Amino acid sequence: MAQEAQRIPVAMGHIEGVPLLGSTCDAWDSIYNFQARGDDILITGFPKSGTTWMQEIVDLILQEGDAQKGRRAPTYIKVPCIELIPPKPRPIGVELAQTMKSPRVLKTHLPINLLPPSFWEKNVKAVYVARNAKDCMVSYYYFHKMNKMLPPPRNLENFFSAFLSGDVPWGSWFDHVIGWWKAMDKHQILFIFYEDMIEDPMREIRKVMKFLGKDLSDEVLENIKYHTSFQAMKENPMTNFSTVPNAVLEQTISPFIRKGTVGDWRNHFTVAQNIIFDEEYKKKMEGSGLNFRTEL
Ligand SMILES: Nc1ncnc2c1ncn2[C@@H]1O[C@H](COP(=O)(O)OS(=O)(=O)O)[C@@H](OP(=O)(O)O)[C@H]1O
Repeated sequence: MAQEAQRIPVAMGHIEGVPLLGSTCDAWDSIYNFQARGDDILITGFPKSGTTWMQEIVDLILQEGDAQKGRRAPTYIKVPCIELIPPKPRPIGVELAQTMKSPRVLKTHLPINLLPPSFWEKNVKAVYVARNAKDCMVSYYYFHKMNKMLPPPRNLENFFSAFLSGDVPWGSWFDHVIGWWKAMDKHQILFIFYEDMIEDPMREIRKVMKFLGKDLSDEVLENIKYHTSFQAMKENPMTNFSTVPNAVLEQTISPFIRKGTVGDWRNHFTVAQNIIFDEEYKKKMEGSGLNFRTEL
């Protein structure tokens, strides 16, 4: 509690009605005008959907399972988030991306209507990771507690309401998943569910491999599965964010690689909250054609 009380307030802003970090809004022109390349691979998803896990899977597919090469740099350097303005000395996303050799793997949490247009002009392949809203919300709550770049949450009850109304950084989970889901008609997007990755990682890794036009042996795929498992990523300093100072990510409050399960919301939601959530969910998701599993 004392640690959280000392936090410096975080400025927020809006772009086209979507709440984003103030630093992102200030740099918006350079972010929106970012120049994608035809062979970029974009990893996307609402925050806390398992995008870091996907980054490591995609990187290891490109490295043909060579875990040593996978450890060449922290995941946030290998795969920059284009809209992020991290605290110095970390380079800002768009600038880091410009210095990278092709093929680049890039990350964004932006809703589809805010994606820099050059990604579609260049017909870039995107892997969208979708996670059920209840677990996403719980994970995001803990992330707000430990990440000093985000506004500190008052309590879970308060965060619950903010999440449902889309008043959290990167906006509404509902708009995000529906927007990207519908865009699959027009663009090269592979939609992967976090719950499917937990259920059968090999099956999902294979889908990603095929989407990227690669052909790797079962042995290599097993190796990728092993090195991208929850435990391996939790222990690997290049994936567990231990390279980021405590002043930014306070992992004693909550580790970045936290729990990695389906259904943790059951340990947090009250019966009443669950009813409210389900009612709101039905209203917002009806007719979307999207089905999420909240337990396995
Ligand atoms: N390998 C592996 N297996 C299973 N789960 C994993 C893995 N790596 C990360 N995670 C979990 O993914 C959650 C973080 O999501 P993101 O990486 O999208 O977060 S971020 O928005 O980019 O900060 C966060 O979920 P929670 O544990 O529920 O908080 C991470 O623990």
